[in-house]
Amino acid sequence: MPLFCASFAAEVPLALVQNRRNIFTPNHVGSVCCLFFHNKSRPSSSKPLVSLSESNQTHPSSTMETQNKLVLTPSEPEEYSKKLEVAVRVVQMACLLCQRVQESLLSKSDDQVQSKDDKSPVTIADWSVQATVSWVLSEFFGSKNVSIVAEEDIQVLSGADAGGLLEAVVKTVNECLSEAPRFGLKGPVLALRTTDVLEAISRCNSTGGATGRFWVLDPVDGTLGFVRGDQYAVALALIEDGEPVLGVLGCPNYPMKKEWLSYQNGYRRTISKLSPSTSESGDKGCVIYAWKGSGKAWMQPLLHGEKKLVWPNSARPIHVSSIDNPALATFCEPVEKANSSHSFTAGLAHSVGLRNQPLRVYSMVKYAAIARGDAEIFMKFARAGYKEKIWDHAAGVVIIQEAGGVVTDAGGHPLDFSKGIYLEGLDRGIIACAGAKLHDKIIRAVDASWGSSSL
Ligand SMILES: Nc1ncnc2c1ncn2[C@@H]1O[C@H](COP(=O)(O)OS(=O)(=O)O)[C@@H](OP(=O)(O)O)[C@H]1O
Ligand SMILES: [Mg+2]
Ligand SMILES: [Mg+2]
Ligand SMILES: [Mg+2]
Repeated sequence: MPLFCASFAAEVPLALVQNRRNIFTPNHVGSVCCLFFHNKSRPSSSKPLVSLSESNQTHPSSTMETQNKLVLTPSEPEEYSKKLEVAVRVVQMACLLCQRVQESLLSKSDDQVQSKDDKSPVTIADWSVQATVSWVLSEFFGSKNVSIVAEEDIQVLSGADAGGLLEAVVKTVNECLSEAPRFGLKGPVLALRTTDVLEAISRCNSTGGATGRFWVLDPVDGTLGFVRGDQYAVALALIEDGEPVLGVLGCPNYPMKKEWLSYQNGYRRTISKLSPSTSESGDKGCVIYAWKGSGKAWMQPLLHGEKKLVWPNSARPIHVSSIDNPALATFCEPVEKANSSHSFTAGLAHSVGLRNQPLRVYSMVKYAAIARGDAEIFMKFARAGYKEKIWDHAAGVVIIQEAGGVVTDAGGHPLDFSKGIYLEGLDRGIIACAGAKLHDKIIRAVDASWGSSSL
């Protein structure tokens, strides 16, 4: 029985435009910027609410090869639109990078997976994505203006025996950045040196906080899924005064149409079944994004394979499921028992009347599944003493909320992104639901069963 079975809204195609340098640049920004300026007084439409006009002006210090000038409503600063635009483009690039590294990991027998101090896995992809995103954001916005909280550091890479690993990261980063023009971004004039790459990774050393703006990056969320050839996500969010205001989730193995996802059979089988024969470039993955306050979230296909720039220019609105009957609802949770108590959620499921098998998926693809309406509930109850990190949740929270869902801790309070790198004060666990009715039921069930749990 397929676990994913809802249908999607019709695709919203947008045309490509050609600029004066003969580089195809996307006007997909239309599909992005609509997120900021959704206005209840506007006529309702499934199309992104933005108009574009061509201009000869290019941001003088920008790395973005665009000559599309956005026509924005006066209420929002134009810099917000640029942030989301750059974020979506760089996440697209990062997803391609990850796909290549994952293929290589799966096809080679040599061990390319490293262990960090806490024994968690890390790969060339984690460091390479962090370096790439850091470099692009710094180039585009100016390194002085960019503050990034991210998962990885250079500790392992700086080890005496890490020369080969570091070389592989530098090569992977340069390969990825050389494709920047396909995504409407400028890459470096000269290939990055080892020191540049290390610098880009280490620059992501912000510790967050309650004031100002900072980016939050999980370069590969669900690294375990990644190394197993399964689901993972590239997650980038912008936090402003302690609240996530922008979220982008790149899901390279989560197809636009979930009917193509045969989860029980293992993802590798799905890839090999689909990849040679598919015609749509976005068949294998998707990128989902949202902007706080827009009341909308969007999904576009993942680009891959083509030599020349073929920007998808299609974004479709996504929305949470309308199912509020527990008997029809599906809940998702981490794959590993070590990351979330399966026995506690099984008890909750029973008491609330959930009948479907849990959907166990690696990474923030779980948040994507709720936002797309593929499942109704996400629950995570980590062991006592584990502190959730902001990069594991920030992008997913804003996307689910804008797609119409609810995300809180088990006490019903919003997740607090203002206290540094951890979700300090988190009450017991995380509960995300398609709607308030299901959410209330779960919260009440947690209260009723917490005392007798061993958590
Ligand atoms: N002990 C423990 N408890 C709870 N959570 C933990 C724990 N250890 C790690 N992590 C974080 O979980 C992130 C992966 O979450 P997933 O939902 O993908 O988990 S699972 O692999 O599906 O079980 C994972 O993110 P990545 O490191 O980016 O993969 C970690 O940040
Ligand atoms: Mg990790
Ligand atoms: Mg993570
Ligand atoms: Mg990670």
